[in-house]
This record gives sequence, structure tokens and C-alpha cells, in this order.
Amino acid sequence: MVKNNHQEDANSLRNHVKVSEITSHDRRSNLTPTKRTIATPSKFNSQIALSPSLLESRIASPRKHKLGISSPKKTPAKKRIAPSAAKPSLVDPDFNPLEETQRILRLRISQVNKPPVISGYEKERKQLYDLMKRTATTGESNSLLLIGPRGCGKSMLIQRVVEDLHSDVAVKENVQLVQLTGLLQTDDKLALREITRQLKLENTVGDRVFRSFAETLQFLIEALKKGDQASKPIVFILDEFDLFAQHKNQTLLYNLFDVSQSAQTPICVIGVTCRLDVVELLEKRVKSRFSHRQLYLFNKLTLSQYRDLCRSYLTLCSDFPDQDFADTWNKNIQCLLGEVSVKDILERQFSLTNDVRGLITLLTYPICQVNAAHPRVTAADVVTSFKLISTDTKSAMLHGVSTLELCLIIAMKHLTDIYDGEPFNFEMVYSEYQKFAQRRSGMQVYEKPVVMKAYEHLQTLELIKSHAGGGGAQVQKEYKLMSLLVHPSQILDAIQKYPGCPTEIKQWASQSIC
Ligand SMILES: Nc1ncnc2c1ncn2[C@@H]1O[C@H](COP(=O)(O)OP(=O)(O)OP(=O)(O)O)[C@@H](O)[C@H]1O
Repeated sequence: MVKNNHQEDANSLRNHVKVSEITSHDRRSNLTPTKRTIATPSKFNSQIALSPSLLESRIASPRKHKLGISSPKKTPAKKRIAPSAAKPSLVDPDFNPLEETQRILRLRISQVNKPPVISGYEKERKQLYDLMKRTATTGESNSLLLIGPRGCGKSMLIQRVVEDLHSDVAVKENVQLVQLTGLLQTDDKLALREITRQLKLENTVGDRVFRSFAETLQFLIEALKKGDQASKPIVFILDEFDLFAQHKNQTLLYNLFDVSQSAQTPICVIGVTCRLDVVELLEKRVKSRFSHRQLYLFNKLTLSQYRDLCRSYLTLCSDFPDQDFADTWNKNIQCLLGEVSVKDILERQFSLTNDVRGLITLLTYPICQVNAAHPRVTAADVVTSFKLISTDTKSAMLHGVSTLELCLIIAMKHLTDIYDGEPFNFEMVYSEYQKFAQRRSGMQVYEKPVVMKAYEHLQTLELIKSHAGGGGAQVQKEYKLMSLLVHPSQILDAIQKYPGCPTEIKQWASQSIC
């Protein structure tokens, strides 16, 4: 929800210059729409009518503008220019395109709900927009649940729709937005305090004492009445909606849905959750007041959409201040995404999960590597990043076990191969280990209790686990059925990297595995 400061500056400036009249509703003083007049461009400079973007670029780089408006103040050396705020011809000499690129890319991966482009969800976006707009413009009360798995883009979609609503001045002026999250507002008292804060009604409430939750909510809503006595619509967005259902008596939900059912105050309640059974969590009286409108989101990204998203995260926009730099950068990114290794990694990451969060995690390392000494993203960065995020913890754990434990793991694998995945017990593993150790004259053969200790350690490391139905506490530990939790490829991988692994063990492992 936090807007980019630069964009905000630019937007407020643009509004300042462009808009000669604005209408506003003063909600608390119950005023009818008023008119205000703001200076037109000609008041800034009578000779030249300035376009907003030109003016913005001047503000961003007052020392270098070419149209002769002098500024008494110097810009700080490190002042950055908002991407959309300047034209290439007016680039500040202090402007460092690489630093700006670094800033833009880092911002993209850190602003979770603001992807450069939204892939899909056009229909859902329109549906949500229409619903909220109807509340804002026609005063229609609504309630809806937005349901989808984690990371499918529910919050992103809501945020984009709210931005769309805010871009419509008539709607923006006419509606109040209240956003709550079940993770923070853990009870109804906290939720009410947050509602009061977001509606900026702390002073109106003052020291008043209310008898019930419903009375407080009604007072808050009444306080938002406009001059013409029509209530100002409120859109409530309840993130992690299922957690609100755990509040005592579900008072908040009951009251919100109750208001949304009554004809007097227009409110729109949107619950966001990843629980499919969320309606079942509602009490009967709450459920009966809910409209049962539900919108389901599923991540249906295809590989090509996934690649396009990756490109959009890495490329610079057409309004980047230094166009030559942006063109070169974008060409490099195009080449990078065409490289076989990068294509392969994107495919592998996609096959693991088509979640956009995974893509952002993959791009974080390469983006953070960009600096003056390393001025572009390389395929090697992407490869390293993939290695870092896909580190196999089980294999990593195998690198730390003792040679005896490694031998036992190989013996277990051998047994699993022989008995076609059937579970094994300690005696079987010990006998397999003994056969191997006795065959190799140079190998030290450990005593049975020592081997047992190593076996138990493997169980503690969760590399093996007792088999379900493999006997209870009455079965002797030597005969307890166990199964192996490591894949053959992980064993092979661990053996390749195991420091100073004896050749005999390597050979034994490859014999039993292949
Ligand atoms: N279709 C999409 N296009 C672009 N970006 C997407 C898309 N879907 C998800 N994302 C990105 O994935 C990330 C996770 O999305 P978001 O936080 O909205 O998920 P969520 O469904 O609200 O998850 P949670 O249930 O955990 O809150 C965000 O960075 C978002 O920008």
C-alpha cells in the first residue's frame, strides 16, 4: 500500500500543475463539495507553458535544466530521479544509471504486492473492481470472500484493484478503505481500535464509553455521514479472514455482515483467505448474513508467462531517464534469458513450483549482485542463486556423517534395492556391512555395539525412520523395521563430495546404486 516516494512526489506535482480545480468532500465538517483553485503553469512562468513531466525533471535536476529557470538551491549530489520524472535530454550529470537500476530492481523484488506486470486474473480483477465501485458510487452493500492458495496473488490483486479505484478521483473521494489483518488484529477490541485509527476518528470517539461492540461500530459509521446525510461507503478488507472467525463470538464479523445486510450504511466486506472451508468456520448467525459471494484464485501460470514475468522483473521501463543505458541493459537481459543455462534453470524452478514468490527468490541473488564492479546480471549469478536456493539439506547432512554411518547408509540402499523398497532392520544392515568390510582387507570392521550407536545416530538425524507397523515397543531394537529417507541420487551426490571418502566405499556405493 505504501507508494513509492518518488512517484508520490511526481504525482502530487503533476496534480498541482495540471489540475486547476479540484472538488473535495470534507467529511468531518459535513461540508458539501467545495472548489479550490490552484495555480496554473502560467503562474510559474509566464513565457513558457511547462508540461508536468518537464517540470518534474527540472525539480529533479534544477542545476541542469535548459529552459532558464534558475534555482537558488543546489540538489544534493546523490539525489535520484524518479523513473517517470525526466526526459533523457535533461539527465542530471550526477545521475548514475547503474545506481538507479539497482534501486529500481531491488524495489521490485522487495515490494511484494507490486509486480511490474500482473499475469492473468483480468476477469477476477474486473469482478472485484466492479463490486467495490458499486459500493462507492451507488452505495450498494456487498460482501465477498477471495479464496486461493498461498502466494497465488490474492493480496496483490486486492492492492491493484484499490489502486485502480484510487485512480478514479470520483471514487477515491467517495469511499473509505479499512484494511485489517487477522495476524495483527487478534481480537475484536484491537480490530475496533484499528478501524477507528484508519477512519481517522480517534478525536471524534474521544473518551466516549460504549456499551457494546455494535454500538461502537454504529457510532463510527454514523460519524462518517456526509453533509447530505448519506453515509460515506466503507470498504473493509480483512486479510487472513479465517483468523477473524476465531475471535470470541465472531462479533466483528457478525456486526460487519449485519451492517452489509441492512439498507442504511453502504459497506463492502472483502475477506481474503487461503482456507477453502472458511464458510464452515462461520457461526450460523454470521453465515446467514454473509452474501455467499466467493471468488477463487488459482495460480495458472504457464512456463512462457513465467519467463515473461522473469523478464519484466529484470528489464527497465521505457521511461527510464537514460534511454541508451536502458536499451543496452534490456538487450543484455534479453541475451541472458536466451542462454541455455538460464532457460534450463527457469524450467527447473517452474517445475518445482510455479509460485511467483519462488521466482522472486531466484532473482534476489542476481539482482543484489549488481554493482559498479559487476554492472550486469550474468548467467553465472542465476546458476549460483539456483544452487543456493535448491540446496538439498539431506545431502548436505550426509556430508557430515562418519565413514561408518556412510557405510550403513550404503548398506541400507543395497537392501532397499534387493528387497524392492521393503523395510529393513538393524541385523540385516549389520550383516550387509560385515560382508562388505570383510571383503576389503584394509577396512576396519567395527564391533556390533559401535555399529548400533551409528545406526541410532542416523535415526536421530532423520535419515532413517521406523516403519509404520514395524512393531511396537515390545520388538527388540535390532529387529525394528526401518525405512530409508534418502534418495539414491542424494547418496551418490553426497559420496562425490564427501571429503576423503575411501575408494572402496565409493565403488561399493556405485555398485549397489547403479
Ligand atoms: N499472476 C501474478 N502476476 C504477477 N505476480 C504475481 C502473480 N501472482 C502472484 N504474484 C506475486 O507473488 C507474490 C505473492 O503474492 P501475494 O502476496 O498476493 O499472495 P497471497 O495469495 O496474498 O499469499 P498469502 O495467502 O500468503 O497472503 C507477490 O510478490 C505477487 O506480486
